Amino acid sequence: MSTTPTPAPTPGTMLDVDGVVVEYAAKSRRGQPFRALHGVSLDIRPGETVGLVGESGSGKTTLGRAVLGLAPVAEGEIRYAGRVISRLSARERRALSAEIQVVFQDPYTSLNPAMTVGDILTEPLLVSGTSRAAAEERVRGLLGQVRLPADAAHRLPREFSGGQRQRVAIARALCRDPRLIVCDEPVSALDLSTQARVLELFVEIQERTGVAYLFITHDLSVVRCVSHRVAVMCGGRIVETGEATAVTSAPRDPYTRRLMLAAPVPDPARQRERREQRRNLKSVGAE
Ligand SMILES: Nc1ncnc2c1ncn2[C@@H]1O[C@H](COP(=O)(O)OP(=O)(O)OP(=O)(O)O)[C@@H](O)[C@H]1O
Repeated sequence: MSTTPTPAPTPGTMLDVDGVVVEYAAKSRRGQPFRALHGVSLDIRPGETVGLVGESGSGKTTLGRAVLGLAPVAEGEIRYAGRVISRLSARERRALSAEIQVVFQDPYTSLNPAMTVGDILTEPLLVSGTSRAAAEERVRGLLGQVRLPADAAHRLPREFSGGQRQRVAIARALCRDPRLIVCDEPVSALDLSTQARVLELFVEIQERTGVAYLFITHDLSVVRCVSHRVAVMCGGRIVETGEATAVTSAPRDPYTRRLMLAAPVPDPARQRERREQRRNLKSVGAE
């Protein structure tokens, strides 16, 4: 994939995750709560893409959910534009939803199957007080931005491919001009060529609007092509952060190195090289 992230983001922190602990309630009454995040810290600047990578179960989605106010923050805090947002009431959270949005992994379940694309996109605008005429005008603009035809507004989600549905989900996230979008594995349900086109769309949108992304993925080739910086998670902790090219080409942490070496590579010569590197890592005790 050849997509490259936009030029340097604006300096200054927009989102500040500071020592965040998330615990999920125990399933049984006598069981201990499960600590999914152990004091995680991370910042995102305006217009920046921070890629969040790590193995399954490392806590990536939990961190995204904490930013969205969907996972309980037991310790630490999350600040957005200088304001603590980790302990907001439901009403305050709704008010913030214009600025912080989400695109989920599965475009087959994240869109209401009974609503037309036009209704899916106008609903958040009407709820926030936009007039119907202005909302419909905005929807025409959004469909153009995500490269869907204007008549898409009259159709149901089931009439679209996975990639097109993900474009609808992106348009919905953009409705109210957010400053930050949490993208939770937004291309993993798509085939490779569709992935590349949807990733290009994310980058184009960022160039045009200056939106920032927290881009959650287990796929290192994806993270390399869209991120300015990368944070690597392991066991509920961030074990390495840095510029995307530095982390992906010369990782410092042994876990990040293992993650890079475990990533699939199509070229047989590179596969042999990787096997050799893995053997070397084992022999120096990093595995
Ligand atoms: N609602 C929940 N209740 C209890 N435990 C949970 C809950 N959600 C997640 N967990 C646990 O928290 C840990 C982190 O899960 P999380 O989904 O954040 O990881 P992840 O890195 O996003 O994984 P994946 O890449 O598979 O989505 C896992 O051990 C998971 O089982």
